Amino acid sequence: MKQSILVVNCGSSSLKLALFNGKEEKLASAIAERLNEQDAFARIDGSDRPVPLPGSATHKQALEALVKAFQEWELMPEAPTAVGHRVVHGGETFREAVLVNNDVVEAINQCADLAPLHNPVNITGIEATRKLFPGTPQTAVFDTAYHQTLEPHAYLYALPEAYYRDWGVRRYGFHGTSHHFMVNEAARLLGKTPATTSVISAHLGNGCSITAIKDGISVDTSMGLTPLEGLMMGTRSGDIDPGVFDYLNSQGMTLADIHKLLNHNSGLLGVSGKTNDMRTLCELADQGHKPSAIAIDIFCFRLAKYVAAMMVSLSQLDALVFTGGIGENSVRVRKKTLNHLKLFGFAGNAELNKHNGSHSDGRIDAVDSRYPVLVIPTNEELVIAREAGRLASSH
Ligand SMILES: Nc1ncnc2c1ncn2[C@@H]1O[C@H](COP(=O)(O)OP(=O)(O)O)[C@@H](O)[C@H]1O
Ligand SMILES: CC(=O)OP(=O)(O)O
Ligand SMILES: [Mg+2]
Repeated sequence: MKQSILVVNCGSSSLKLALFNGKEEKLASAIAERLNEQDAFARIDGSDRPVPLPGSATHKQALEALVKAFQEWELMPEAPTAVGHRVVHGGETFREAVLVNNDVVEAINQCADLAPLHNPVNITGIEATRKLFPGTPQTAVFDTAYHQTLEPHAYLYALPEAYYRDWGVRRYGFHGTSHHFMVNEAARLLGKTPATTSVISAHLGNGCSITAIKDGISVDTSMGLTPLEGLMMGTRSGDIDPGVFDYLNSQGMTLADIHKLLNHNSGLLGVSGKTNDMRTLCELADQGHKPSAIAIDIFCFRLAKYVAAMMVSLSQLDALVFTGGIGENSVRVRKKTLNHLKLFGFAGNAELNKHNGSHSDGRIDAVDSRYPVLVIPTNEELVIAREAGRLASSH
């Protein structure tokens, strides 16, 4: 039977689908956005025609509509041979991808308190796909799994131990699928093996995180208990004085107000007052919009501080790696960030940077840079498809 692997990524308000064949070629992809809102919208990539959705479509309805469209457009004539799901929080339960069964769903549910925006919709995606394709093996791939190698000094917060023991308050880290892919790709580009490669991996998408990887293993990462900690992001504040909770509360804001502020109305969007889209921000800054320029400055300054912080976990550095929509495409962000890191010996090559490293095997460092600097496109969907294919064939 021909292999076809469906990858399902349920985000807090979006749903992304991708279909791969057994040769790791992407056959189709689709996205549904603004789910649970009146203007929910879905389309198959490469087509302008919207896929019809019921009003205020849920994740389940969007999944059903997109699968039906894949079938009607003959992109997926038969049931897939495997399904892979991105699951955001695996707590300490999952150190690697697993085949889904009822116990796994229950364990993912147990982690839902730690990721209330993500895990419940991840389960919805799993349940809906199990109904649509009852005979197909399903795999869960966790954002947190790759970071389970962190040691206590890196994952414990400076809190009384009971908070970790009783309630699981610790650093978990996210985007593990992408960071793991980065060290494998960096090793390949540098002609090394992953097990002897150490990199600092900056995943800069809408969510942003940075990871120190020593000899192929995650040893420190910027996101924490939740995906709010660390770098400045599209709409998330990243690190902030925890005293802000008391202070804003004393000004009349509720916990829910503060949650919304820090998760949805901060970061690039909050500072610029305009958008969370880095491309638009760069255009606005060029037109003289000061708050947009400041948003970019804060983003790069904080990113550089975190690159420096990640160095303390490493004994050698084979490359600093940029990935994610911003990391892969923003010449300005990479340039500004590297400029802050001169004292550490990082130096970019303007010409290579301008082409996103695409003419130079990803390299954008100057000849006198102490460390290589790489731009590597991430491919979380492909990694999820690989894991799903591997586990389904062992099924
Ligand atoms: N050419 C570009 N220049 C600057 N930023 C870009 C460019 N292309 C994409 N981006 C930025 O990448 C970000 C989205 O990253 P992406 O990895 O696609 O997000 P997600 O985390 O949702 O998958 C947005 O801020 C977008 O503006
Ligand atoms: C965990 C996380 O931040 O995910 P995303 O980048 O998809 O928002
Ligand atoms: Mg992405």
